[in-house]
Amino acid sequence: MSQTLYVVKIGGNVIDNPEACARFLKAFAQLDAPQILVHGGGKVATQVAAKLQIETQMVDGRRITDKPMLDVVTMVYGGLVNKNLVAQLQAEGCNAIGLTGADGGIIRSVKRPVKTIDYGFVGDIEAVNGEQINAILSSGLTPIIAPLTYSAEGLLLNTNADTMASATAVAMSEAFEVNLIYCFEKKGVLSDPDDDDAVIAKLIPATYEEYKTTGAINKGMIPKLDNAFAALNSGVTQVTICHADELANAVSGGAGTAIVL
Ligand SMILES: Nc1ncnc2c1ncn2[C@@H]1O[C@H](COP(=O)(O)OP(=O)(O)O)[C@@H](O)[C@H]1O
Ligand SMILES: CC(=O)N[C@@H](CCC(=O)OP(=O)(O)O)C(=O)O
Repeated sequence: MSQTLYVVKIGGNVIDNPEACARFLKAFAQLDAPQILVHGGGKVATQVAAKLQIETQMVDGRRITDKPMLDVVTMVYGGLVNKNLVAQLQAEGCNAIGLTGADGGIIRSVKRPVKTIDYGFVGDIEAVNGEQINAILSSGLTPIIAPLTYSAEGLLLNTNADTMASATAVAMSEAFEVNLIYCFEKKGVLSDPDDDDAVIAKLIPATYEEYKTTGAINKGMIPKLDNAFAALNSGVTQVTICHADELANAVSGGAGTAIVL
């Protein structure tokens, strides 16, 4: 059996909360196997854009990214958020290296074609260079990946962080038993969005469809779960959605929602 690799995604609401983020990073640094962190930061990007009087527009969980907004997300994800996470992880004894998808050519995408909606500079992932990521891991570094990718034409493109985590997990599953963990500010996928304790222990596709129909699962949770099921369908061993404070328990299936086929 191949070695375990943790691919962990941390969402923007936790990144925006310094105490919660620090607790999460401590637990991440202490994982007992090689690990990759994919981070979001949508909330911080929205706040910085507002300060610059740039309005945020989201469609189906994706940010409409015109040139001014691309400049904001490049600064926020590739700079402010990524480098602060790296610095904090260094203090926790984790030799983190901050990367966008463009660095080392690790994640290439194509600019989303304009259909009914023009998303602007948003990338749909085409290829993840698992060998390059493996080489980084083998040198003892822990990749901290920002939600930016590059195109064959040399564009930098804004890319959903949940999708980055799923695609990275799939690529790495050729060489590792990948355990993909989505960490956010709730205890898991909830059967009642108004009850923070109504955590679904195990979610299968049929139940997911039912909860979507009733509306109990909505908004940002839909693309997250689509990414989670896509990962399981393409070779990832284990997928969990959990509270950022529960990472240590979630790696062994002891917390959050287990996504199963
Ligand atoms: N059934 C549900 N259980 C938990 N969260 C849900 C559910 N339905 C919708 N959500 C929403 O999904 C959000 C998580 O998705 P998203 O906003 O993309 O977060 P992030 O990328 O920061 O992890 C939660 O903040 C919550 O508001
Ligand atoms: C294209 C697109 O929508 N990109 C996302 C990338 C950040 C992200 O996914 O952040 P969270 O995980 O914190 O939501 C955005 O700009 O909001």
